[in-house]
Amino acid sequence: MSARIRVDAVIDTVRRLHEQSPLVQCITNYVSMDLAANLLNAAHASPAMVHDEREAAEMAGLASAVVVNIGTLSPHWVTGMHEAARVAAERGIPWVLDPVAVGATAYRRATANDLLTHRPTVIRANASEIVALATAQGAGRGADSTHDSTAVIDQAKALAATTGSVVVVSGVSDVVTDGTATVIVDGGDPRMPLISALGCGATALVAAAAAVADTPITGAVTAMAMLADAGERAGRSAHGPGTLRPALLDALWTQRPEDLSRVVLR
Ligand SMILES: Nc1ncnc2c1ncn2[C@@H]1O[C@H](COP(=O)(O)OP(=O)(O)OP(=O)(O)O)[C@@H](O)[C@H]1O
Ligand SMILES: Cc1ncsc1CCO
Ligand SMILES: [Mg+2]
Repeated sequence: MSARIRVDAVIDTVRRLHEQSPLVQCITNYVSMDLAANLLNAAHASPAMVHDEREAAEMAGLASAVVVNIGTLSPHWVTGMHEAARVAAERGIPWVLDPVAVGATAYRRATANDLLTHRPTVIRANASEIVALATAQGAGRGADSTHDSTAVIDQAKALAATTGSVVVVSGVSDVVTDGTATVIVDGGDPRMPLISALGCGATALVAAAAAVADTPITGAVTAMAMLADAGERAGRSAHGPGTLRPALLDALWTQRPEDLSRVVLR
């Protein structure tokens, strides 16, 4: 795919997102719930933060995409995660795994590995999390953890190859790969990582875009490009992470599909 075609596909995916307003079920952590729901609304999608084991599967039967984020884990939530991921996989709708701090504890490692059996459509994480997950999957080269997304492209590609998922590594530049094709999305604002759970919000946007895109990789690139463009525009008026957060929501809401032609894809 040439960069030109990719940009056209991205613009088309944003247009579909605005027209179709996909319902995105989010099983996501307490920190992220408010921001993820509002980012989805600002992107013209529709959020449903439904995680309980008694209703997670039923909700996944209604949704257009599912997010499973392990940020604030507990056993009942994990049951709901498995139920929702199973139903999403059965229905052939995209589901996106966010393995928050997967390298930190044994419980997180075990939960993330168990969830991989449902074959996530996309895995969205930061560089350290991708290295931890790739190593646990036997796809990494060791424990040489780094926080630079572009330095872990090999691990991201290997993880995509072993899981069959599209892998998104967020950072200064976002890396998106299906193991064969790799796209790098530049842009954003250096204060974005200071907004807690913005990465979790990015995961929710990836799910929304994947629900309407022709392919999961196009959906993932589109969501990261939307955030890169909105973050850059929001950054012009922001004084710090506090004012960047609402400015980012406004920038997403006012974003037109053709604005995505400004985003640099490599
Ligand atoms: N230095 C930077 N410059 C520009 N954009 C950035 C920078 N760092 C992160 N971003 C953007 O911020 C968003 C969140 O990515 P980040 O890597 O911080 O996620 P994360 O570590 O999973 O966050 P969290 O766990 O708090 O949800 C992404 O859209 C990413 O492109
Ligand atoms: C800070 C934090 N702790 C658990 S989840 C979360 C949100 C960022 O991933
Ligand atoms: Mg994260």
